[in-house]
Amino acid sequence: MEALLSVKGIETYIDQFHILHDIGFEVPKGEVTVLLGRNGAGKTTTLRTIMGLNPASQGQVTFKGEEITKLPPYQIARKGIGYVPEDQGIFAGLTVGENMKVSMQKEDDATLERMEWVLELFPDLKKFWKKPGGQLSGGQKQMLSIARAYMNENELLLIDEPSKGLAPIIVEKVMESIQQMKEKTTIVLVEQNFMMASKIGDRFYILDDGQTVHQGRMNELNENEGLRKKYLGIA
Ligand SMILES: Nc1ncnc2c1ncn2[C@@H]1O[C@H](COP(=O)(O)OP(=O)(O)OP(=O)(O)O)[C@@H](O)[C@H]1O
Repeated sequence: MEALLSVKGIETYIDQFHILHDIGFEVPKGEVTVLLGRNGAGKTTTLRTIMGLNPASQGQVTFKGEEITKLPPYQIARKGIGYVPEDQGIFAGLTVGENMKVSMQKEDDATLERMEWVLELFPDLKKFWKKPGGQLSGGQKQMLSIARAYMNENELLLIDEPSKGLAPIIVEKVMESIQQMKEKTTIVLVEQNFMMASKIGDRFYILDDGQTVHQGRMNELNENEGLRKKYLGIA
């Protein structure tokens, strides 16, 4: 089966620093692929390279069989890839509703339907519709950031560490919502919280020092304490 997204032989530099070395992985349609690895392993840079924000100097990123490696970020987004960055990218001065609307690529029935669905999923966003984004809690910001990416007709979502800085109970909620989204969209998830990653991930890739060093089905990693200790520092 052809992967929805395929990343091959990626080399990425940020200024003079060579950050990614021969990164490669495949994202099958309908699954959650988790990128794991210690701080600084290159997970965020990998997502930014896919989005064209830190373009690769070598290698290929292919989405639905089409090479997108050299496209600018806005064109990559229009191909159907949504990005939820680690810093959430919310407009602090705009209300929740305005944040949602400003990210809509279309205002057709399908988009409005997806917005309804996502507001059911995150009732807080409905409740605080008129509140400025800057006044939301960390968890609410995370939900807004995910909701925005979902509203467009994206076939793939790249979600960077949605659990970062959130209280465990909110992490549960965010993860539950991602689990529901999984039924509608393919997801690449960067996640340090291994418990959560292992619950919702189907497949994993471990990054270490800018390289992909291991891959497999999530249950294989659940059963492999040695691998978890070596690359993730957890038992
Ligand atoms: N703007 C930058 N300039 C120079 N080096 C950078 C820059 N951004 C990231 N790096 C370096 O690239 C490497 C990979 O960083 P990246 O943020 O992709 O890792 P990560 O696996 O997502 O880590 P974390 O979990 O800490 O976010 C790190 O060594 C980091 O210091």
